[in-house]
Amino acid sequence: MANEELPKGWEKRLSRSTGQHYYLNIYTKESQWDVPSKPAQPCDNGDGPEEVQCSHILVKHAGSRRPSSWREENITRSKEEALDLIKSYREQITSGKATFTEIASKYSDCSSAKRGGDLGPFGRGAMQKPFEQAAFALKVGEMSSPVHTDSGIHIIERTA
Ligand SMILES: O=C(N[C@H](Cc1nc2ccccc2[nH]1)C(=O)O)c1cc2ccccc2s1
Repeated sequence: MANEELPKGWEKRLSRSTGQHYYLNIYTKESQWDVPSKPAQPCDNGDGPEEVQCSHILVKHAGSRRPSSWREENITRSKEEALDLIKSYREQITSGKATFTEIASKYSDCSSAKRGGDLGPFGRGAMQKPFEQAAFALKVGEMSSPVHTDSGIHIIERTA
């Protein structure tokens, strides 16, 4: 079976030691003797996903790295007030009073508010560590508890 006939993500290789053909998953670099019957999954090796996609709601406070946003030029609320706010937003979402996108669009202090809070897909190393850890621990569709970073306090929803 030539390479072009193989399911996506596999390559046919020749074993020098046995002279037999084997099949290499080009994503995980795992090999097998049997002819693959379905496309290779670019899946991780059990260490979780390579990338996630998330939306978030950010409430900044006076101690934020950049205490300014599209909503408020000079953010003076305390960290405690920011936490109360983010908890109230989370409650509005869990009770069905508002959607995540509505709250992010109206209240998030991140410029991603213009995209309903969507940050797009990202891998490890792209975001501040507390945010990354929380995001990669979520299942698709799950929403985090409040997450503190140097930017402020976030609620994260994993969308993919
Ligand atoms: O760092 C950003 N915005 C900062 C606030 C902020 N700090 C964050 C820390 C972790 C994840 C998202 C975060 N957003 C700002 O506006 O002061 C980003 C905005 C956007 C917009 C679209 C896609 C990615 C990003 S990351």
